[in-house]
Amino acid sequence: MAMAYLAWRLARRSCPSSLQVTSFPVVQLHMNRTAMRASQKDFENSMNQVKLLKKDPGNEVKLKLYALYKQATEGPCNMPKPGVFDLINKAKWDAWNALGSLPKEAARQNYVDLVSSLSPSLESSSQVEPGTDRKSTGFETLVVTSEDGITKIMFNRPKKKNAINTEMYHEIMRALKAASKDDSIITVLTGNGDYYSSGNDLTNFTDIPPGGVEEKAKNNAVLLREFVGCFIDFPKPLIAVVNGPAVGISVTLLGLFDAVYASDRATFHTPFSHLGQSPEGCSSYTFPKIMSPAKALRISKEVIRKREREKLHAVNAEECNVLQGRWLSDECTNAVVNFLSRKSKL
Ligand SMILES: CCCCC/C=C/CC(=O)SCCNC(=O)CCNC(=O)[C@H](O)C(C)(C)COP(=O)(O)OP(=O)(O)OC[C@H]1O[C@@H](n2cnc3c(N)ncnc32)[C@H](O)[C@@H]1OP(=O)(O)O
Repeated sequence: MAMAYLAWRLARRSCPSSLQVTSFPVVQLHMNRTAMRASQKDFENSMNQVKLLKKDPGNEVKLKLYALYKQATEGPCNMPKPGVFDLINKAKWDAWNALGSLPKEAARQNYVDLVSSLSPSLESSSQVEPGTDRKSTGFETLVVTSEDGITKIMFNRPKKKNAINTEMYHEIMRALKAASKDDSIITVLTGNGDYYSSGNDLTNFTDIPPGGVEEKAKNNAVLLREFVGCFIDFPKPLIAVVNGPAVGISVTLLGLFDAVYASDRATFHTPFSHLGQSPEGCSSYTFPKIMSPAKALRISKEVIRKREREKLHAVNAEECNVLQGRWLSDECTNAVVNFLSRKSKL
């Protein structure tokens, strides 16, 4: 959440065009936590995490943790130096004293970084169980939390690279609708695990209803149109924190966001032709147009979006019509079958 908050603060200050690295306003965000300030809450969470460590991290690390904790809470070493035979206290004193005049905030950050490096699984589990965050339940494919005026919608199918299946399309729409009415100021979308999202779950094409593939294509087009419509109409500033690779619809949608922050692990891939498909998510309109400035307070967003809304809905409808045909094409069918039978990847 600290990352999302930083993203929002950066977006509010300014969004220099020199930082925009693709056609939509992406800001390269290095996720190395040393670049950020750990809050008191992050620090407290890390202290709790230390207690949960399953493996003894060893004396060297324990001394480092001790020293950083003392520095973060009391400042530079203020204890008299223990005698040489008081081995344990002498080792502790040495470790603390070695931090010199390191500021408390830096010590706090280093403590948090050290704890998260001890067990990567702690980091991800703390994302999914954010402690005191207000957490919405009732989602199978998302983790939705609200804290400090920010609602965070996190894609949560990490084993499937956060591919968006039918259930997830519906849950994202539901989460967006709730976020538009809750007391948060901004909404952040991000992914759990190594991927932001691998895009449409290609198994969405396999569950054929009694009406056959035509009915399936039509149903998908209706769902897609409604889904993209929710992004067009979303009233509050919408921020993407792209934590890893993004594919297909998870990329094309970004043109409807107000700011996109990319970690150094993020990549963007739109395999339209590889899959025998055509653009969606209004990208045929937003990508060439290049998004206007990323600063988007709610009121100015309304003014900007008012002029665009009708056009965007028309683009969305047209894209869905064309796609409905593409999904029945040999190219698309073969691409999906190839992926599902593991003959091809991106
Ligand atoms: C309502 C319908 C609307 C449709 C709107 C249209 C949208 C357009 C698009 O979004 S097009 C983009 C579609 N996505 C892709 O083509 C990506 C396909 N996936 C891959 O190429 C690879 O999985 C990868 C490059 C993303 C990751 O490769 P890696 O080798 O690192 O990992 P695995 O392939 O082993 O993946 C792990 C498991 O996740 C499953 N998976 C990943 N992505 C998808 C996906 N998009 N659809 C379905 N399943 C996906 C993968 O099958 C593995 O599952 P398994 O462990 O059970 O084998």
